[in-house]
Amino acid sequence: MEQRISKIILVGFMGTGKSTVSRLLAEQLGWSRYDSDEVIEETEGTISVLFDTHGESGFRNIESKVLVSLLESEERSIIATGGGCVLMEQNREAMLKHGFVVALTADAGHIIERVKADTSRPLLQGDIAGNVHRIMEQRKHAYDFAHLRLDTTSLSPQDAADMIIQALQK
Ligand SMILES: Nc1ncnc2c1ncn2[C@@H]1O[C@H](COP(=O)(O)OP(=O)(O)O)[C@@H](O)[C@H]1O
Ligand SMILES: O=C(O)C1=C[C@@H](OP(=O)(O)O)[C@@H](O)[C@H](O)C1
Ligand SMILES: [Mg+2]
Repeated sequence: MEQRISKIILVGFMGTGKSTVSRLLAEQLGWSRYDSDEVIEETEGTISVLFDTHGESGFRNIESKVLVSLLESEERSIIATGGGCVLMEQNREAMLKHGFVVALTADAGHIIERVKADTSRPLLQGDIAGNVHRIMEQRKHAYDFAHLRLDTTSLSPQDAADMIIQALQK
C-alpha cells in the first residue's frame, strides 16, 4: 500500500503526538515533513496572536488554506495537522482525497501531562485540565473519519511511528 500513497496525514487532539511522530515518520520513510502550525507561524505569525487578532474562525480559515496547499503539493510528505483542522468538513474531505489519514489518540490524563508546560495552545490556557476535558468531549467523534486510529497513551513516539509504517505495509 505504501507505494501508492503520497501523503500521510496525522490528525488528533492536542498532545497526541502529531508534530513529534511526523518527524520520525519522515526520517524513516525519507519523505518531506510539514507541520501546518509551523507553516502558519512562519507565514502568518504566532498562533496565539492569530487567535487574538482574528479569533478562532479567522485562524481556521488560515489553517484550511495552509492545509489544502500542503495536501495539493506533488511531493510525498508527512503532514502533521493542528488538532482542530478536522472541525471543517472541507478539510476532512481534502485529507481523505489526498492521503492516508491517521488519527492519533491518547487518554486525557496523558494529554494533560504532555501539554501542561506548553503555553502555545490558546484554547487550553487557564484551566488546562478543564479545557482538555471539555474540548475532548466536544470532539469525541471529530477524528472518526480517519483511515487508521492509533492510541499513543502507552506508546513511545517511535513505537507509534513504527506501528503506522507497519500498517501501511500490510
Ligand atoms: N507517545 C508519546 N509519549 C509521551 N510523550 C509524547 C508522545 N508523543 C508526544 N509526546 C510529547 O507530548 C508533547 C506534545 O507532542 P506534540 O507532538 O507536540 O503533539 P501534537 O502535535 O499532537 O499537539 C511533546 O512534549 C512531546 O514530546
Ligand atoms: O486543537 C486545536 O484546536 C489546536 C491545536 C494546535 O495544534 P496541535 O494539535 O499540534 O497542538 C494548534 O493548531 C492550535 O492551538 C489549535
Ligand atoms: Mg502539533
